Amino acid sequence: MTLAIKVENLTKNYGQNSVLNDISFEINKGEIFALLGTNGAGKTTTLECIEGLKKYDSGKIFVQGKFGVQLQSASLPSNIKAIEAFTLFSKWNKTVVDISLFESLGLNEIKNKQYCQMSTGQKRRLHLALALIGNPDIIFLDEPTAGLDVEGRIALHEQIRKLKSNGKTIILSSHDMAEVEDLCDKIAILKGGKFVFMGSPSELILEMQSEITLQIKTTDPFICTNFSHSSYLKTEGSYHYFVTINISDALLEILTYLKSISNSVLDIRIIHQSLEESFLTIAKEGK
Ligand SMILES: Nc1ncnc2c1ncn2[C@@H]1O[C@H](COP(=O)(O)OP(=O)(O)OP(=O)(O)O)[C@@H](O)[C@H]1O
Repeated sequence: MTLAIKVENLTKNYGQNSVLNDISFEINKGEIFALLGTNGAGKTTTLECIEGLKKYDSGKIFVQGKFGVQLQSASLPSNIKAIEAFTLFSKWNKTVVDISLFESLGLNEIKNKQYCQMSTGQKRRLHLALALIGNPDIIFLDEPTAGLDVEGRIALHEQIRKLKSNGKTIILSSHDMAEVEDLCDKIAILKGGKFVFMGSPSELILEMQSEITLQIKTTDPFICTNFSHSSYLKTEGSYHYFVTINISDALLEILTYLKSISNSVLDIRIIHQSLEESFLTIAKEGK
């Protein structure tokens, strides 16, 4: 594994407000890494320290390769045309205007459209094109698909996957857990200036598997109570819900009871926490 980014003991305070408190992490080349956290957790600050846009109080940051940064919306003049922005940024980057990159993101059809007339999806595609000028090794994306419709989201995800398959390293911040689950190899969750989780999306789900919901459908209604291995949650129609930390013991106990009262089971579902629920549990409440 080749390292693309290494952050060691990064600390950043805004006056008395300690935003990043001695955080360390590594991102490998070719990885899609998501930085998560609730509003104000310090995601942008972390990214801006790595990008060299913000000074930090202590720590070390190592970046291997050239990087491109996706701009925030409203960061371009409202009357600039797509092709003008692309040409201007290419000149700033001292690189030739790569029209094939412009075309590959479907921007040719809007090349003469002014920025203020573009849809959110068109703006995002333009921002991605600007970030990719000069063929960077590491790409920073800030909520890349926020505000996009399903089609726009799928198209942009495809572009991001293509970048990964070309060996690019991608760091993104997102509030969309479906997107994170779909795209990312590794996620880090910031809370109170520290990481409260670092690992793959499936490791997060696994880590938060302490509580599992059992959904049991029966032929006849029955009076639900707490069992010794599960707690009764609710009943909706013929579905009864129990919460447990031990699936096998809880199921054995409930099924034995149902058999004893001659109530038949029609369906059983084991419901794990989604990534979104796991994220909320860890980012808001802590483990
Ligand atoms: N220039 C600044 N001066 C003082 N405080 C700041 C400054 N920039 C950010 N902060 C504070 O630092 C904290 C972290 O902000 P940051 O923008 O990094 O969070 P974030 O995780 O990116 O949030 P969001 O999801 O809302 O974009 C917040 O409490 C914010 O108010």
